Amino acid sequence: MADAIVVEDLHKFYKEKHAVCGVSFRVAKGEIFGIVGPNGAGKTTTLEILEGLRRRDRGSVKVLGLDPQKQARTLRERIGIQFQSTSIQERLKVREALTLFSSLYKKQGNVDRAIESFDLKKVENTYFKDLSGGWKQRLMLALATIHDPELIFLDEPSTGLDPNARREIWALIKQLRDASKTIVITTHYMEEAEKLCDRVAMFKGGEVAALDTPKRLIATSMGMNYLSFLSSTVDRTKLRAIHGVSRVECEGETVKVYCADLQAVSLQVFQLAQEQKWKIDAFCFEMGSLDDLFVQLIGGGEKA
Ligand SMILES: Nc1ncnc2c1ncn2[C@@H]1O[C@H](COP(=O)(O)OP(=O)(O)OP(=O)(O)O)[C@@H](O)[C@H]1O
Repeated sequence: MADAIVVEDLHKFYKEKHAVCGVSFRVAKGEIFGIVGPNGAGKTTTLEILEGLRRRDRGSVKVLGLDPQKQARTLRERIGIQFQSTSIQERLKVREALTLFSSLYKKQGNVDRAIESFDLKKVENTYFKDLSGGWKQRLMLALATIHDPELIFLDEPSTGLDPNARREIWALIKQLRDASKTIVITTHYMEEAEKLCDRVAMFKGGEVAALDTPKRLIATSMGMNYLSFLSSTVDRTKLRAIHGVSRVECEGETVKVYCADLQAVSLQVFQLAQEQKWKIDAFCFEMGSLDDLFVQLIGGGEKA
């Protein structure tokens, strides 16, 4: 599949501050690509450079085959940017906001289609200020996509929403992906990245610390997966000595053996149990979550 975005060795300085330090990644057409990371990791700066809103200092960036720095106007017609809800006038009605935004593009948007796709009919004559958080975010998505863009940038689309409204927004984002749109999304919610994104880049201190599908990130990260079983007879020191085991936790009868290679380590645990005559029950494999990986990778937060 062709790439919608190609970023190579991107750098950005704010005076002395090296905010983006040699970032490279590609986003395939039609995927939902997540960017996560702690505050100050360089996510917004990178996004703004891709959107043509900020100049880069070094590196190359192609978005839909265009250079956002030199071809920002052409690019603007083909990308959708979700702005913060604070940028909408309070006394604008939903339909009015859609009509206003659709007039900003050469290719005029279809307001009726947007109202239908985002299920906004029952609030079309409601003032923006009277909408709940979920409806506001729904409208912000509709506004970002009113001109039927190929690529959509969403900055924390579900922040502050309750779990139900968040799931509704996820469904709408998936609907956009199913309509062959490419979506780049920043989020602080690991569950969102895990459930929604095809691939995730974890930013740390202006660099990409990890990039892969959520499943592979979890599966290949060292020491996050574990074997769990019940036993009152195991010797923790002997378990810890098994090659490939990074940590052993015992709480009551529950034993957790952390390791990267679940298959190899479980074989050794069974052999040891046989030799030592340990009784073990309820044996199972447990995978870590993206949340665990985030804490493990990001740990220290912003680079000084
Ligand atoms: N206009 C600016 N002038 C000076 N420094 C800036 C500017 N914008 C961002 N920075 C600094 O650059 C670094 C990266 O900021 P950026 O906003 O890109 O991070 P972020 O990952 O988006 O953070 P957050 O999750 O808080 O939005 C931070 O140290 C920030 O303080």
